[in-house]
Amino acid sequence: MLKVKNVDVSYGASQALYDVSMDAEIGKVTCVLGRNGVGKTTLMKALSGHLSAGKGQIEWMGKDINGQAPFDRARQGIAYVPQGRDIFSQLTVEENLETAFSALPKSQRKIDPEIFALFPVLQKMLKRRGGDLSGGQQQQLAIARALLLRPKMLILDEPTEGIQPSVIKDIGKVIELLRDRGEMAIVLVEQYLEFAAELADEFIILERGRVVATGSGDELATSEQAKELLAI
Ligand SMILES: Nc1ncnc2c1ncn2[C@@H]1O[C@H](COP(=O)(O)OP(=O)(O)OP(=O)(O)O)[C@@H](O)[C@H]1O
Repeated sequence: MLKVKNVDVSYGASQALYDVSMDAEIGKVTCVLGRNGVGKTTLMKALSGHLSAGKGQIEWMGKDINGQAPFDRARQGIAYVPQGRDIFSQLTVEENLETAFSALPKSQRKIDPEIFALFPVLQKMLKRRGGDLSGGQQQQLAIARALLLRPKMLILDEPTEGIQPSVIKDIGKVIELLRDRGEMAIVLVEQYLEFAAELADEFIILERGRVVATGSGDELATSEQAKELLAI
């Protein structure tokens, strides 16, 4: 279980997060919502270890992990799919998947066929270069690579950004399936209220670096405050 407590994060002298708290539980989707530039990605980087919190605690499975490097957090089951996907365009799909192996013990360094059950398109495109895939396929590849780490927490930063509706639906189905298995916590950053409301068990909304609303997924769909804060 993730417990973020009263976290501040700054870029040099410029503070991006103020006193942010949130939880994420195994078997649940926790959505982080907010408009452009409110601090969603900054918060995800603080969870993944790409940024450190200047104040507050980030507890994972009862241990404060603030200050630990991304690689160490990956070994503790935290997988991060950054916004913009970050796949290697010159490597094939297969090679991209294999880049996850460096964080795995030798015995686990194989591509679980289950990955292709979740993302059949990747099996068809194994020998294609990452850069030749569509945006939606690249997003699926990035999620598949994260899943090879057998995460206990999967952090997805705006997986629907710039992606066609049919692939958004596919990604939504995979998120639901992963949640229902009850083996990982999913933290989902979103700007689209509809997509988030369908998937969220819990949500937080950020505004100018602060948490300004929290609640359950059911509340999100009908929340006037959420509509207002997301300017819908
Ligand atoms: N590397 C950086 N250096 C300095 N300031 C930054 C840096 N990255 C982000 N910021 C600032 O921190 C604030 C939060 O940005 P962040 O990217 O976390 O927002 P976001 O909610 O993820 O936005 P988006 O939806 O556009 O990705 C913004 O004011 C942004 O300008």
